[in-house]
Amino acid sequence: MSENPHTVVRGTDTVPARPTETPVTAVPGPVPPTAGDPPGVPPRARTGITGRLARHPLGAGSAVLLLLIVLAVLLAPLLTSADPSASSLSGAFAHPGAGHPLGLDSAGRDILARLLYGGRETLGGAALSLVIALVLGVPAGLYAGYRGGLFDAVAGWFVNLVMALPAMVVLLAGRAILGPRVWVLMVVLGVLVAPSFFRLVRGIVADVRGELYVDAARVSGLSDRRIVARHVLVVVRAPLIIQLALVAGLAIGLQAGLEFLGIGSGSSPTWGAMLDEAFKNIQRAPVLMLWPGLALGLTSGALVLLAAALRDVLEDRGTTRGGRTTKRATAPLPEPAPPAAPTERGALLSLRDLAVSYTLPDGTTKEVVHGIDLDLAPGEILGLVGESGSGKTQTAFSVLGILPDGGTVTRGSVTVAGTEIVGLPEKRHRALRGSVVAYVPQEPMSNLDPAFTIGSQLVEPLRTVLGLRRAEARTRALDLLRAVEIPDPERAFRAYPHEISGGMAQRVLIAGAMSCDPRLLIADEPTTALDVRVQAEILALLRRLREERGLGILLVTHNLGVVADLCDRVAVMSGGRLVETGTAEQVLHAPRDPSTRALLDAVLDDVPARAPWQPTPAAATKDATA
Ligand SMILES: Nc1ncnc2c1ncn2[C@@H]1O[C@H](COP(=O)(O)OP(=O)(O)OP(=O)(O)O)[C@@H](O)[C@H]1O
Repeated sequence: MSENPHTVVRGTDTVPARPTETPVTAVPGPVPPTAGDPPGVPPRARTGITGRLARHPLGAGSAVLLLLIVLAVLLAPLLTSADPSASSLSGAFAHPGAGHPLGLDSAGRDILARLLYGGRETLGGAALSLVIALVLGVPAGLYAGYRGGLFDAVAGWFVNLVMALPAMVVLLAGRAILGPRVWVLMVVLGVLVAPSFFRLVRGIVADVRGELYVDAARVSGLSDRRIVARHVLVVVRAPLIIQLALVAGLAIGLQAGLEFLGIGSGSSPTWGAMLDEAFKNIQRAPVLMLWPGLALGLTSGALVLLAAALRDVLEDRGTTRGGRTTKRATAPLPEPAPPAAPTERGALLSLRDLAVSYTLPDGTTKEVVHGIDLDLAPGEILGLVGESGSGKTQTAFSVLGILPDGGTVTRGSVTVAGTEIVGLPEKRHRALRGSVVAYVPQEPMSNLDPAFTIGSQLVEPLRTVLGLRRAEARTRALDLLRAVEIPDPERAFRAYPHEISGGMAQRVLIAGAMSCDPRLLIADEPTTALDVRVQAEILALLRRLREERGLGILLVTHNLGVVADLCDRVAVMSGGRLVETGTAEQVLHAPRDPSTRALLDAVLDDVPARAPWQPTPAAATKDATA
């Protein structure tokens, strides 16, 4: 809740006709309508991952090659009738010929049959390692990254320990203890590489957990499981796939290495064992190195290329193409919820002696909000103002129940529509968020998940919180977009966040906040990131929502111009305390507290505008000669 305390918006009661807010980016060129598009909806390019991979030359080539290798290995009995273990010493080192397309090895065994059957153990073993590593590493990484805490600390310690172990020594020890079976060694390898998956997933999830759009999803009432499935896994997906391909290559290489060193089982034909045998006869028949070498090289190379292609494909999430902008339609929002039963304190929101404290790393406690009393009636807009660090955000987050780690409400009471929030179990608090109290954050763009279209981000809470079916949720989301005056809602519904303007993103967030008919809206600097004209529109929109729906709004802001324009009452905070409350007129015209006067003094709107900068003659000459 910072930035631009001097921007003042006044006189927005009569908002001019909607200005030219940047429309959804239109990509020129006709795009044929896709099957399934409802009538009137602009056509859109819709291709899945497979389609995009098919158009990626390296991706398609490597995928086809891998597929052929896997198919050949699986269909070995159909491709060759030779027994991979049957030897005929008289035919040792025989050249390719009828019945033996690749010839015979040093023991007179069919090379093609050994390659095909050997691939089963090599690829199967690598797949087993991957499954073990995924099963152990990914869920643990997700949990540790998302939740942190003791599990994260213990898992981190354990992972460091496993990673410090020399893999080859552990594999040799595993072989000695568990026996020389390839599958057992691959299980051990899976355990050894699981920490790399853990670290990868944990790191990404810990980053994403702090993203504003994850907070926004939490505030909109989604459960942790839903947030992880929807917003977190999608971020992990691409790096995980790349890691998978790399680890598959590593597993194949390590297994071949063990066999090559003669440490494998030796009983079954694997590519590594073939390489070992060929190496022993390199002087006599160097060509024997070629086939297992080719199989290993092609498989590992294809895996790496496929990983790179998949990364490209997953990162390019497609584009939304649209046609003309249709006429703006403003629809009324759904019927407002019935008015709240009057609470004991007669308010929609009521804070009594609210104190918030943080536990610092050195173990001490720091109180940042020192016991404040505040009431907000239904249909009222209350401005919570104060200098930076005065405790506005902590107060708002206490109401939403989303104080950051280490922060707790240490004293007092917070009731929202009659429900005591302090000490409320998280599950019940989550049920209130979105449906009773909603939140509009300050940075609209950061609060939208870049991986999903606007429509899907609106539909999700409607389905999970209100239990609507997909089609109903879609209709409702479009109504909401219309209600917040988005031109061409259908197109915005299909757009990704990067394809809309900041003003439109803020409208989308307001639509999202209104989606479950809340009674209280907490708006955190909702206009800070917007230009003055769009600010005025957003304020007019909030005013309209209040008038139509009796919505109570707690507006957290630095901007006294916004307060003058929109708020009925103002509460001023300073140093974690409430220093002054009153009607907007009282507080702005006759401030009693010195910190309120300081805030008002900081407003520059009465200062004459500075003349545009002009280069001095000396500077102009210098520039010209430079
Ligand atoms: N995670 C934290 N750990 C410790 N102290 C914190 C933490 N977050 C905030 N604080 C402290 O709480 C106090 C109030 O912060 P808050 O974010 O509520 O201020 P604010 O009025 O919203 O400021 P701004 O308008 O700049 O966002 C500040 O002194 C800040 O240093």
